[in-house]
Amino acid sequence: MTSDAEAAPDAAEGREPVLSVRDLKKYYFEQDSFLDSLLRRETQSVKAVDGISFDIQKGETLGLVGESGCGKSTTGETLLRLREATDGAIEFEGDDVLGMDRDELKAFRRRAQIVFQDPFSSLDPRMTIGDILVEPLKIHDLPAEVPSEQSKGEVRREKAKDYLERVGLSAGQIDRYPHEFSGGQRQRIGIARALMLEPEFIVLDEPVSALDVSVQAQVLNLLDDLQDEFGLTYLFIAHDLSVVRHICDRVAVMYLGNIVELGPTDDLFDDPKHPYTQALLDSVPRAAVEEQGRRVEPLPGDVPSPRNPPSGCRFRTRCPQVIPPKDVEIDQSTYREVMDLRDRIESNDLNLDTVWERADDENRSDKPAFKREFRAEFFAQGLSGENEATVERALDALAEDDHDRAAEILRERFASVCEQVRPVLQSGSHPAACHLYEQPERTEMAAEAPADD
Ligand SMILES: Nc1ncnc2c1ncn2[C@@H]1O[C@H](COP(=O)(O)OP(=O)(O)OP(=O)(O)O)[C@@H](O)[C@H]1O
Repeated sequence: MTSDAEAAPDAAEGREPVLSVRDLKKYYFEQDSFLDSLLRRETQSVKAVDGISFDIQKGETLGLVGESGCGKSTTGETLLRLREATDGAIEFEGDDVLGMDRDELKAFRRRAQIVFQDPFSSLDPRMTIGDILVEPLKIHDLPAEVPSEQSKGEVRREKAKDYLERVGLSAGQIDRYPHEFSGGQRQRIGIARALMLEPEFIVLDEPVSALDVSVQAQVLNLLDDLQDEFGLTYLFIAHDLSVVRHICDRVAVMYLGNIVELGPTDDLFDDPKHPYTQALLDSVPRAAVEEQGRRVEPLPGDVPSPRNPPSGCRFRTRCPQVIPPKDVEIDQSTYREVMDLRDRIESNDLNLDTVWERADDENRSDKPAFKREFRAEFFAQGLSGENEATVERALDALAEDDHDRAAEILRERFASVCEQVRPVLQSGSHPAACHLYEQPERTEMAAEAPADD
């Protein structure tokens, strides 16, 4: 199966990557039930992350954005080995993260931390803020040495007070409990906890999504300041593009387990290449007066299931720019209707009973009536010539209840490169994994193979 580029897209020049990710996969395998084995059903996996590659440079903030369920949190957690990867490679400052043993992993966890989205559930309500901040130091038995006049406990508590102040709270709040703080303050505590081990790299998993808009900006500014102060590198996960614009140097856009576009933040906002990025940007409210009346077009359809993702480009089932074969002239909305029909035939999601009912023909012999009703249901005006003749033949097959032949007839004429070949991210500073842009030759050769789990 093809996957995102083996060589990751170029990051900022002249800087060493802190983190390198190559062809990373994380599949969740669901428990086989007794019924599954009785019926000899194959175990189905959820392909939450399915072959992603990128680098993060020292001191950089890389944004990772996409709709809910596209695999952002799984990526962040797999990078830190809070979840075990299914395949791929992760290097942190040259060390092989996936090959680390227990001790190496413990040392790695000092250097790479995570801040979670929900400041309400990520802090233990029974612990004081001081205990919460000191806990990571206890786990790692830090500091290794203390001045003779002080105990380890005192040194840890001093550090906790110091870090409370660094995140904009006061040292005097150290003996309070989480419920005594607002959402924004709790997130500051979560950030202080992540900083206590003096990490180099932090995964920020939707760190401001649960906060009021007015508080979001303050926490984002804090994260920016702390990055400068401590020389931190961030992976900033968000579903909201407007949040990443101001904090990220580069942005990776994720859809259904793949990275579909990656580029410097301004380039990506000013010149989005992938139709999915364009659609995401269209759904962001704009401040500019001339844009306020703009019609926001929501993306059609739901995100397909990661258990059975579409072949080829995963966005093709919702894409407004699917590419027809070279010799087929068809407008995009009609092409979408034809493709949707075939998808429904192939996924056994077509109930012909209702069409025959509408045709008012219990004997199922009045084909012209069936086809008339079918067209009224599925197609606006727009078919002509050979396209029309092909659909007519496919409907004839459907009227005979021959779904396979109907799908085959449609596939022969209308199959798109978007469903046959999975596009990959090329190298370069702003690549998009989309057939609208040049794809490497080897990709064209590597037609989508059946799922290999
Ligand atoms: N433990 C799990 N077992 C099975 N499937 C899971 C598990 N955790 C996540 N998934 C599935 O993996 C896919 C990716 O989930 P993930 O939480 O990484 O996405 P996300 O982009 O972070 O979404 P959100 O913004 O909603 O958190 C989803 O389809 C989700 O249902």
